[in-house]
Amino acid sequence: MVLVVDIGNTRIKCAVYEVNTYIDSFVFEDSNAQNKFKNIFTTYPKIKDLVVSSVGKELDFDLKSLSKSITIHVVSHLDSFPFQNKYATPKTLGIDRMILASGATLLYPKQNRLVIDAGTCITYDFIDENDHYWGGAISPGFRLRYESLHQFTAKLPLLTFEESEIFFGNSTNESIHAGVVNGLLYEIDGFIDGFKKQYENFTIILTGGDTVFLAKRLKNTIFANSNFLLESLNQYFQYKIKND
Ligand SMILES: Nc1ncnc2c1ncn2[C@@H]1O[C@H](COP(=O)(O)OP(=O)(O)OP(=O)(O)O)[C@@H](O)[C@H]1O
Ligand SMILES: CC(C)(CO)[C@@H](O)C(=O)NCCC(=O)O
Ligand SMILES: [K+]
Repeated sequence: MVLVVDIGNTRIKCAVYEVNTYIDSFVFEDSNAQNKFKNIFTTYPKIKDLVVSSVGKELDFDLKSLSKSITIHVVSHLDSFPFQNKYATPKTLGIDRMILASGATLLYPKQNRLVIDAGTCITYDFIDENDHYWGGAISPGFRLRYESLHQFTAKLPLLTFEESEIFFGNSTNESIHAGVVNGLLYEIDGFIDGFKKQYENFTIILTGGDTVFLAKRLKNTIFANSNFLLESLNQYFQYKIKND
């Protein structure tokens, strides 16, 4: 049994797998991570391996201290991956993006693929049909957009995400929602349209905390899977076992 762990910039997400079978998942904040991990190991004493992808802060405790019987695998740039990395600065590429690209390569083999991860940041990752990874784009996610409008102006209130259908804002609040929500929808559809012009057929995978809402509102057809990063970590781990 394996516990895969995604330490993001906002939250920690984990899932338990028995080979290819999904068993359970958990989402929590950094601040109570230690207790959460302890509870997971108590509930699932059969967990033997922990696979960690981290772009977040360092945890303030040692994962090894939680259990002696667990092997910890922290994914790093030095590991081997199922794609060929064509990023000009491979050492600065986010481990989460490398895991997403691995998942896309292993689960949707030999096709042009675009992975969109809508979390704290929105990341776009393109892997071509020869399994070459090229990069893509990084932009602010919903929460960052709302927070920056508030933080860097004197007059704009801090709003939080709403499933707004407003096209044209007729008040301050409506204008902010219209700008943030439509802005992000146009951005994503715009990127997808741009890729479609260059590549005849390709697969689009959408994941991250805002998947469900975005999947409803995008005009393009996509595979929506909120847990794609966790599934990719599990796939990556199996790939690593086979290839080590
Ligand atoms: N309970 C929740 N807490 C925080 N964000 C949530 C929650 N439910 C949905 N979201 C949405 O998910 C987004 C965060 O996504 P996600 O959890 O994938 O990001 P993350 O933890 O920062 O990870 P990453 O750094 O990998 O993007 C937020 O923009 C928010 O709109
Ligand atoms: C872009 C984020 C923050 C998304 O989680 C992460 O992948 C990251 O810190 N990346 C480093 C920069 C890069 O990927 O080029
Ligand atoms: K993300």
